[in-house]
Amino acid sequence: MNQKAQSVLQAEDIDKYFFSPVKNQVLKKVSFTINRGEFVSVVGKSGCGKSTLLYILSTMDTDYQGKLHLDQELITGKPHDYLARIRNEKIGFVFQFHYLLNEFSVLENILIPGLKLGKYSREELEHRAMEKLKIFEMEEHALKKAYQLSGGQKQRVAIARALINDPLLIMGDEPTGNLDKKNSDIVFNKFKELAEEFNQTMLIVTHDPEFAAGTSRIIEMEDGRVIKS
Ligand SMILES: Nc1ncnc2c1ncn2[C@@H]1O[C@H](COP(=O)(O)OP(=O)(O)OP(=O)(O)O)[C@@H](O)[C@H]1O
Repeated sequence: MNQKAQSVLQAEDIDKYFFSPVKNQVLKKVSFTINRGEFVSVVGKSGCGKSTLLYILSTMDTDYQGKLHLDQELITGKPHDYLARIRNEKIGFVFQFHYLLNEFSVLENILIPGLKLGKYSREELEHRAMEKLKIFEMEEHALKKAYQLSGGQKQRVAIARALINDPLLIMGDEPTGNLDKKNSDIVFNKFKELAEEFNQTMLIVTHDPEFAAGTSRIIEMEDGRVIKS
């Protein structure tokens, strides 16, 4: 397979401006390609543009200049409903806060993105959800309500939820940012396992140098630019 055939995400000369309170260019000609199976971290000082970039790469912010390809398809300029559909289908998200629905069971939480996409039956989704929970050693907690879990367990469930539709790409914004060292290590090791055993492509913004050092590639940003990738 050649380089192009493996490309999952390609950013080409991405510029982003904010106009309030004053005109401010926060991304400057950001370009890189993420290939299938890469476990990539994005690092840089607070305010350098990491979250802004992730928001664009995840197709949620369409107000930018440059070009974005997802799964080798040019997605820049596509309508919002189309982007919402391919986002559900191709991208799994893990955030700093787990955003689980506390009154719902672990299993129900994981099913939600699958039911939303509508590609699999409920029965098939339940089977898949249990498989994902197994990866995270959480299967015996499937029927607990989310509020009954510890912080680290919740984050493991949030990653399992991101996997329910077998996404092409997992994107994370500080997925260990709210965890203590012990739970950060557990969550990091799960990401590592996804990379090594399942060849899962991942792009994770992190402030944690130890997390970044364990990824297969580091993209370093400074003042809106990629200075190392
Ligand atoms: N909605 C907005 N309007 C105006 N400026 C914004 C907006 N969102 C972010 N910015 C500015 O864009 C720059 C980049 O912010 P961004 O949140 O992407 O940085 P970051 O690297 O993710 O920071 P952190 O590590 O602290 O999360 C900052 O100067 C920020 O103040």
